[in-house]
Amino acid sequence: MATLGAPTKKHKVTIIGSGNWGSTIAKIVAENTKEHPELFQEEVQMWVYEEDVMVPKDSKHYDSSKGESPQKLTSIINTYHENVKYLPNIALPKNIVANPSVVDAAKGSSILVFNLPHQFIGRISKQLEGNILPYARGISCIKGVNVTESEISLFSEWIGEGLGIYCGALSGANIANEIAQEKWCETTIAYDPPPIDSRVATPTGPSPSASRVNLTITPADEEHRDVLGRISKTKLKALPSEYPPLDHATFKTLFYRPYFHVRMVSDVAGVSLGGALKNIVALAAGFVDGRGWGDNAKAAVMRVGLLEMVKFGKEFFGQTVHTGTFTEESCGVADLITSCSGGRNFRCAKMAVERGVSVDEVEAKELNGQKLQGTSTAKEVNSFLKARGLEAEYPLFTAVLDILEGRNTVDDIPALLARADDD
Ligand SMILES: NC(=O)c1ccc[n+]([C@@H]2O[C@H](COP(=O)([O-])OP(=O)(O)OC[C@H]3O[C@@H](n4cnc5c(N)ncnc54)[C@H](O)[C@@H]3O)[C@@H](O)[C@H]2O)c1
Ligand SMILES: O=P(O)(O)OC[C@H](O)CO
Repeated sequence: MATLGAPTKKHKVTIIGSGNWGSTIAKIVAENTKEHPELFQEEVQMWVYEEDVMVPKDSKHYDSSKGESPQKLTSIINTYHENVKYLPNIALPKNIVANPSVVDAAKGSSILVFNLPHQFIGRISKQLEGNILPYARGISCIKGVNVTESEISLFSEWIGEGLGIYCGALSGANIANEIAQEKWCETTIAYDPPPIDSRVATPTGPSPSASRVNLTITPADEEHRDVLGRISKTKLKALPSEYPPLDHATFKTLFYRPYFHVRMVSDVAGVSLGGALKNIVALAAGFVDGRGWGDNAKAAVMRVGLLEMVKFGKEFFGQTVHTGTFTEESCGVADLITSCSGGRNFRCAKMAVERGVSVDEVEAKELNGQKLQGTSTAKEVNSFLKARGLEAEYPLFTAVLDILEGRNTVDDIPALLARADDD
């Protein structure tokens, strides 16, 4: 019998996204919801962008009697417990349920884990507006930033503001295929919700939401202004007391595995920016490696890249960003190292230089539907810097876009970075 005041409800968890990383995180979470019935409902819903998929001939699930007929990806996942397209040859826990409706998957969930390529989050988030528990909490595993010429925001902020909830961030040196095989690594989770009845984090770009409260700005609201002068209009709703608390301990329990170690921090901006900006640097590392310049050149672009990542964080997210998040945590320097060693951005940029074709062509040919984040992030960050006349202050970020768009070549990198050293 439950004792007075003890939680009587369990958290339902939904994973929004089912790509290479989305499916891996679903595996981790589903293993933990099964192991911790005192906190979580065992079943984990996973929203799948529905598509018709052929089971590959070399898959153990290939059925020659079905021949070449494609099947729905949700049906394949729910039948074989494997995402044969985005995470092949990895057994998924049976308590993961693939669902093609994001609204249905998220219904009644108190924990929403956002894990999809950043170019798709806008449309999905829109569908969720007004259709989630008002006291839900989110974790964004998305590595990218939301940029317009006038604004920059973190996806954790943007999701939180759009849906009227608080959203933290998970990021680290985390190549999905290695983790899916249960090879040990670390990650960083930032979770720092403001007090109840306070504004949610910092506000974001133009994400109109039914759950926003129309507030008149008072002098007290000025305290909620962030470094870009934005004021949040969302108030955080309290989690009903029937649930176990949603704090660092609960989130650590949800994500920690013996092969996936978790450090909890509070610097949401630092964690999110590390994951987004390292993708630009990984392209540069791939460029110089593809050119055959070896490890010293790669280390040089990583050094400059790390400096630009910290500078960008400090310049546009001010006091909220800790330099130590970049230099001491998995989401910072460790992710930079792994991404510049074996990440998709690095590998595709390297192949593009070796073959003399564009990175986009390599992505389309080699990744079987997986998406690079570095090419779009390089463009988005550049448009934000250009609008402020700051391109020259970020020579590596700028060089990467100029190489992608053909205005410079890899051979120009040393001179472009040397010019910055002279300033
Ligand atoms: N893969 C990794 O090793 C890894 C590791 C850590 C973080 N991340 C980050 O996690 C996020 C998700 O990456 P991923 O590897 O799971 O994705 P992915 O690269 O495997 O992308 C494919 C996913 O995009 C979906 N998709 C395709 N078209 C779509 C559309 N029109 N609308 C909505 N969805 C569509 C597909 O269904 C599939 O789920 C990214 O921000 C990435 O940087 C990836
Ligand atoms: O394969 P990438 O380049 O998208 O990088 C994957 C992860 O972000 C590495 O931590």
